[in-house]
Amino acid sequence: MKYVIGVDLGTSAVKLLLVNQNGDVVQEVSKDYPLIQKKTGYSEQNPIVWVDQTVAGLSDLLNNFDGSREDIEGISFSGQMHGLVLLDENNEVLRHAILWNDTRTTAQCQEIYDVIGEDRLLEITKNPALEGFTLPKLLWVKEHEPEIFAKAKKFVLPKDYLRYKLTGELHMEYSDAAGTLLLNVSEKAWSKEICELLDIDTGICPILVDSHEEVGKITSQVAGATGLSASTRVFAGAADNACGAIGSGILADGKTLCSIGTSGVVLSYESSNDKDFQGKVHYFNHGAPNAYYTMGVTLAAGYSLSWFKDVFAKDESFEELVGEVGSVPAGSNGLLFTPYVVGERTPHADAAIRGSFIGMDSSHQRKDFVRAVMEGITFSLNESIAIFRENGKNIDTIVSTGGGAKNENWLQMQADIFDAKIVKLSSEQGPGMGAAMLAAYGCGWFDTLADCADAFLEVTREFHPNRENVERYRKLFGVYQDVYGRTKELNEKLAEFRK
Ligand SMILES: Nc1ncnc2c1ncn2[C@@H]1O[C@H](COP(=O)(O)OP(=O)(O)O)[C@@H](O)[C@H]1O
Ligand SMILES: O=C(CO)[C@@H](O)[C@H](O)COP(=O)(O)O
Repeated sequence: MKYVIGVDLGTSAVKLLLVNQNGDVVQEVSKDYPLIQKKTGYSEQNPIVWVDQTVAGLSDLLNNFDGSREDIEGISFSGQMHGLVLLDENNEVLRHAILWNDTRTTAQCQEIYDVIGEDRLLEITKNPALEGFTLPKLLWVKEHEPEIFAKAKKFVLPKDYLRYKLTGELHMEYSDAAGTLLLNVSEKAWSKEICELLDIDTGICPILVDSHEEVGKITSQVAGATGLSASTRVFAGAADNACGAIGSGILADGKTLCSIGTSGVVLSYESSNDKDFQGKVHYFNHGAPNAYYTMGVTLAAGYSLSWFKDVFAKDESFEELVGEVGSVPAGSNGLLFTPYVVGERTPHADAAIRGSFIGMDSSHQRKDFVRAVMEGITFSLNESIAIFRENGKNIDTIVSTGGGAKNENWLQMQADIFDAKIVKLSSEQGPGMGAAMLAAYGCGWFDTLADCADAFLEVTREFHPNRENVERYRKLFGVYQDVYGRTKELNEKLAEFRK
């Protein structure tokens, strides 16, 4: 039997899947790492820790593998998007990576609009200037850490750095490059115009490759440290959301994905590169050849629940925390939560907004709060679905993945709030599976990624909307949508009191 490995370099952990030629996940290993948050709005990680934890995870995986290591034919990667990793002339890391959920760059987003112009930026990159994207981070370092910027010879994204340390070869691929705000998305080329206007040397941009392209082999040093064979073929991989789409079979028009990980995402396949969503949702290159996807993002989806758990139930597991929500009626007995604990992206690109519990009542118990958090996250994702529907997309079936898909009450809640059928696959680890599928396709096991999806992916359950709850949630969604406008100014006044 032959195998491939999918590595998902997430925000909370790196997750490794060993997958056989039938698509069975025969081993899963996870190694976590912390966020470094020195100030409100800051979010960083040490790239060296990503590499160390991946090597440790691969070593565990190989230790428990009883086949021949040569049978592991390929490895590929899914990575948290947008994070800025700056490298010097020897490809050594110059500072901690500034992550996708770091929102310190509001001024740099304005600078991009002032210099490039909002319409021109949208024409080239298909996306607006958002704090989470890579270009504003690059400009922040240029302005605030000029001595570091002067030494920077290349920038890459998180999984590109990891892949470089495993192979010695430095590349970036299109699906992740699309989230930098430096790529001409439809031409699939770095934008000289944006670089020149913002005084960025185009030499800092790495060579671009396709997601399924073979970029090298495992170095002998990494082979020694992990037990992998040095003949293991390494494929470029894709952005975590592009990989999540591949790993959930979102490979044709009309297919939609909802992923609740640290962030939350609603994503829809696009075969064309010329639709106009006016920058209301992201528009990126897919990891599947010559395809695209549109996507709305909730910055703190699973993160809102993990924040609540850390503050109020530190010693409990997620299973214990969410265990009682099934006994709370839809609408959490009148308690409503907005998940803006680190600001928001879709539909409100607003780094200053913060979350609220509205309607607290002395009869509320902890389980009402937990359900309200889950509902608030899901309402936020429903805002992206509403934008897709307003733009003519038909959304009646949604594949749900990520840590949030582990809980069946949450899956039913998604069916009721989205008013769509929710499909659960045998593995909720879409991005890791997508990475493994890119390696399987790259190794030539299948003619297309869609053939691979047919062979590898299995639907285990479906959740259908409950009409009574759909109506309750339709009313509550209107109230939810009102909260942003009514709390915006209050939050701006509170900003000076934050850490
Ligand atoms: N059993 C569970 N029930 C509900 N939600 C869960 C459960 N386990 C994890 N989660 C949610 O999933 C999130 C982690 O999702 P994951 O896809 O692993 O994240 P990432 O890829 O961003 O690291 C947690 O923050 C939590 O909110
Ligand atoms: O910023 C985005 C997408 O634009 C995030 O989706 C990141 O890509 C991180 O994802 P997770 O760690 O939540 O999977």
